[in-house]
Amino acid sequence: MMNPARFSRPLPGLVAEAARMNSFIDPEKIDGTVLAPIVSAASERAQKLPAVCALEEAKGREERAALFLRAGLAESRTGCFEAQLRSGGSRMILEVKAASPSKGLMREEVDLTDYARVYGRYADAVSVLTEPQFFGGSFERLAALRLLTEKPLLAKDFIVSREQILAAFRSGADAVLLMLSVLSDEGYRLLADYARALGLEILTEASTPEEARHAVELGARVIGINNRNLRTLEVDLARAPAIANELSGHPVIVAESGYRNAADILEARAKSPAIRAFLCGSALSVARDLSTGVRELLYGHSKCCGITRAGDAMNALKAGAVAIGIILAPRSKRRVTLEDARGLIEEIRRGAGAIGLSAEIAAVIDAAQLDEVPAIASALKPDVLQIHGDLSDETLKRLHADFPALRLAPAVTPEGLSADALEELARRIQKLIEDKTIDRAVLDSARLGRTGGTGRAFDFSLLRFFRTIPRIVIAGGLSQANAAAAAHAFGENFFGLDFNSGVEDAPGIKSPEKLREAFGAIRGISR
Ligand SMILES: O=P(O)(O)OC[C@@H](O)[C@@H](O)c1c[nH]c2ccccc12
Repeated sequence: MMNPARFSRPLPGLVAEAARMNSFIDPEKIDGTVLAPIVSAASERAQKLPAVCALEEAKGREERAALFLRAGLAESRTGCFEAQLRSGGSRMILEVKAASPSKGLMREEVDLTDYARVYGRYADAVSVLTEPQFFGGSFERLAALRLLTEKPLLAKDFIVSREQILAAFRSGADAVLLMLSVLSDEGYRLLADYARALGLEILTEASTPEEARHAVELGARVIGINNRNLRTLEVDLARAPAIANELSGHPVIVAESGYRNAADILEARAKSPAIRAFLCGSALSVARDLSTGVRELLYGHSKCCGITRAGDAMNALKAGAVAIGIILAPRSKRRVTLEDARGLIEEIRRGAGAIGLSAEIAAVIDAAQLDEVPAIASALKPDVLQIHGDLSDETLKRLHADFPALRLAPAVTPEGLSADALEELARRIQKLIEDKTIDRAVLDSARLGRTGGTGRAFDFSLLRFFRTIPRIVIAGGLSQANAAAAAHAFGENFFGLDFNSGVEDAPGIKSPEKLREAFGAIRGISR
């Protein structure tokens, strides 16, 4: 793997050499940038690929046809990449990326079955790095993934030759990346023509405002705007929205690089509604559990509470929840007894494992039940203990000391409090999170069991008191109708939403459609 330090030194003769070998490159664009060694290596590799000629193209078509046949897919799918990204809300191109020049090796082992299962459920399209030297990718990996997913596949490489496009084609790609930061105008046109002739779609990447405008002039239909400065490798998340807002026409705009969580994505969409899709790689490459990483990236650390049936929990996880809440508080309409909760949690854990989705289990209790915590902890072994009602800091500290394995999530009701009391409450929570006494806090619009289930929504103006605190879960009357507003109200500190009555047909009975719609709403997807 390449040492990033090598990029800072000029590499004498390298760019000139690359340009001599390859007429599609604009040497002036890449000179002195991190792209120089990468592009030069790509040119060299391209020379070793089968040369583009009638015979190789015929072989390529046969190989591609065989792949699609084995995958059980129709081959004529030109347009699927763009169509997916154009379909409204924040669309996600999720990437398979083992390494990068800025982060080094991120994933020792790339388990394609896991990627196919998770991306197959949540991605709108999948990007596969095929660059081997700096990004640890390969065309073989692309072809292997083709057999496992029907999602539109983007071959992500530093394409400087027709040979690479043919290789992407025979590996089953639907689209290829062409970078305006690398290619000359003439080079771009010739390569784009060749890709189109093979029925491949194109993601045209720009990393400066000039390149982005130029992409529009060149007639690019899908334009990626890179947040990464290719000279310094630095990421600035304000870059893509700013450039997107300047563009005319109706290309699909994909914001690329540096997105760490759902809040980053909400912020970008708020800055520029012109962005239709996001390309995310590294955040997922470093995620401990891919399925959790993806759900958190798309929907935040969100929970479905008041679960009484394992099947409902499965639907919630599929829709995008990472956490499942089981209510033990006696006053709740969705109360489950300790005995039933034990069986329910077992069933949920087993079912979630079977579909490859992990579930964080929260036991939800009332402050009056504190003496039951030892029994609950040993019978259910929940990951999180959510406690409604008034608790002193001392009580929370003692609980934390007594049950270090339980992540504590006190739920507080801000409604009816004075501004002073709200400020005080926010300060307390901030402090408790900072010193790790609690893992997060739940802001609930309704006292548990009393107004729960009425669908009464949160007074979002109250959220402003808590906006600067990380790890706040918003709860109370959330549904498809107000999920987006709740998430946006929290802005850059958005952590997660908690759905309960708003996704139900009856108390304790969740609706699969309402779950899907509510989670979709977080991404601005209405369907
Ligand atoms: O890993 P990140 O920061 O989420 O970024 C993904 C993607 O944007 C990045 O891999 C990328 C954008 N343009 C490229 C061109 C070549 C190789 C890689 C890239």
